[in-house]
Amino acid sequence: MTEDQQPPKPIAWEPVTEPGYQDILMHRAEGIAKITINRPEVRNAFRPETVLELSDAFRRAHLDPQIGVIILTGAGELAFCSGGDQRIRGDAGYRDTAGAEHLNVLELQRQIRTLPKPVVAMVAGYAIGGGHVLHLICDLSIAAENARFGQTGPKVGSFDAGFGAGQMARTIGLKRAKEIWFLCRQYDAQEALAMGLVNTVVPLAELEATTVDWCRQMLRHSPTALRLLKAAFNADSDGLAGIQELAGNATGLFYTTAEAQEGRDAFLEKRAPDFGPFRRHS
Ligand SMILES: CC(C)(COP(=O)(O)OP(=O)(O)OC[C@H]1O[C@@H](n2cnc3c(N)ncnc32)[C@H](O)[C@@H]1OP(=O)(O)O)[C@@H](O)C(=O)NCCC(=O)NCCSC(=O)CCC(=O)c1ccccc1C(=O)O
Repeated sequence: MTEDQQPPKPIAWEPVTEPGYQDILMHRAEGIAKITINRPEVRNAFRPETVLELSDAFRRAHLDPQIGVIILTGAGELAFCSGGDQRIRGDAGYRDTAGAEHLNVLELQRQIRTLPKPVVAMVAGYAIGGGHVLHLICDLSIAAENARFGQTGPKVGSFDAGFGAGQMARTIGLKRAKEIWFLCRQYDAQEALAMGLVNTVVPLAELEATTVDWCRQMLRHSPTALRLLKAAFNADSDGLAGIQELAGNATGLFYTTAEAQEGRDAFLEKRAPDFGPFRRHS
């Protein structure tokens, strides 16, 4: 239910047909972009091309001034994402169609983490392995009652010791994060909720309506406040890169002031800048 207890209004998704993706779908409506991994035959496992397409779709949603919130999900009800496609795993990474081997989901993780708009994982079915890390890296996770979560790395000869370990420990605590990685068990949606791995659990039939409702609520809030908060949540753990992210936001805001514009205008008008009106003592 929405805040005023009315049933939520259905959303009319419009497909984004350019540039014509193979492995993903992109839709938009009401300021929300929905990006769907569309490989249900392998429980939405990703290959390098999937990751490149996801990255392109996120970049488009980032740059689109009409979009304020992004949903990441998987096609069908059985899986959000089952991680790297083990069928095309080579000896040094995941093979693209040209034969080069990649671990390119790491770049996508950084992109989602630093993208200055909220990203919501909408999880039905399995979120496993690298697919589990993808939901973890999203800002919020909304799970259907059939969702199942877990890492398999140590079972299948892989691990994500970057955000996959560190972000998980920050989210649910060190002991739980180590349990998930060391034991490779699966956890149902209620267990995930109890450990703070997801924000809420809803019946599968209500998953999209609830996710859209949460997105609509965020869209009513100040985009700049959300942007700065997201950067702030990263800043302490990201070191100088985190400070760069926060500072970049400060520079962007400064550019909107008359003080910064006086510097630009003076240069273009080939005169000395007059910053006198902008001095202050506190
Ligand atoms: C997800 C399951 C638990 C689902 O189980 P179930 O519902 O019973 O379905 P299945 O019958 O098992 O699967 C149906 C069908 O899908 C195929 N499939 C499932 N997952 C994958 C996969 N990941 N790759 C390829 N194919 C997959 C399965 O074989 C079936 O096909 P059929 O032809 O019908 O037989 C279960 O399927 C499962 O456990 N899947 C494997 C999960 C897994 O281990 N994933 C890999 C983890 S490692 C990883 O993701 C690392 C990649 C990574 O992100 C990374 C890490 C660190 C640095 C860099 C990187 C990077 O960039 O890649």
